[in-house]
Amino acid sequence: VTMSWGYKPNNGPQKWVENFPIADGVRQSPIDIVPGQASYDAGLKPLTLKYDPSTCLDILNNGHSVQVTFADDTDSSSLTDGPISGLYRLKQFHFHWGASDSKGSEHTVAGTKYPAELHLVHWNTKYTSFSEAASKPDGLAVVGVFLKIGGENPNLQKLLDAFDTIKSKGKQTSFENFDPSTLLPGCLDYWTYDGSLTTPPLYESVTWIVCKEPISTSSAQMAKFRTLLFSADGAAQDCMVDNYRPPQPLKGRTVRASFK
Ligand SMILES: COc1ccc(/C(C)=C/C(=O)O)cc1
Ligand SMILES: [Zn+2]
Repeated sequence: VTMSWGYKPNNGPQKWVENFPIADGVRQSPIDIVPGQASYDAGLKPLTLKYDPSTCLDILNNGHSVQVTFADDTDSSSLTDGPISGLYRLKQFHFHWGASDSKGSEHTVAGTKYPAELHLVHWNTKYTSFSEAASKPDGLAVVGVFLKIGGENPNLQKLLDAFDTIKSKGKQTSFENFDPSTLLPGCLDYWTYDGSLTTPPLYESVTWIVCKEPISTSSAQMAKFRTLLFSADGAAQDCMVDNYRPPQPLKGRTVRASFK
């Protein structure tokens, strides 16, 4: 039976190019962000993130990450301004994390790995749907937020409390009235660059917006992420850890900073 992509030596990031040749493309993500090499752009606007908790639908273990999905049939949860033009609707958010607190983020900052990274995925409403937008060069805008070990995060805990019911691949449960803005840092300074999805199909369709300021999580909360499984019910238990793609070549791209 053919194995689908994953994060193990036999199906992981080093192998994705075999089925997804764009893995070696010119605008792949994530990247190592080197603050000293980013260009401050005074023309970059502050981010406008307006999220309506009533659009929150459910929480899912999709076999690669834990994902919270939103109703995107109206503009009520949206991203505008920042480096983008027009309005992008929130579709879902998910995380990437490590087997230990020493790794887990996809983007790195001057080589520094964070224990986890949150991705808030938005699609450009110049297109008719997320699926249509997902493959267009200006189709998606993903806000990345680093997690660092500090005090316990009570907003994150609301998600973690649902994990026991979605332990294995394919499990999903209703998850309502969650406000994703409670997972944003106080300061919304950001770096931005043109990139891609970080999982197959690796489409080069993402305007990346990576927040400089991390949010906090505790070591115990990180341990809770590691209780999730890549594997389905009944299969050998395979802990969901190290579900991150390492940094990819910059290939001449410029990283802009919204701050001095
Ligand atoms: C059309 O299929 C898709 C599959 C995955 C994704 C995302 C949003 C991947 C990622 O988060 O890296 C988009 C479309
Ligand atoms: Zn992601």
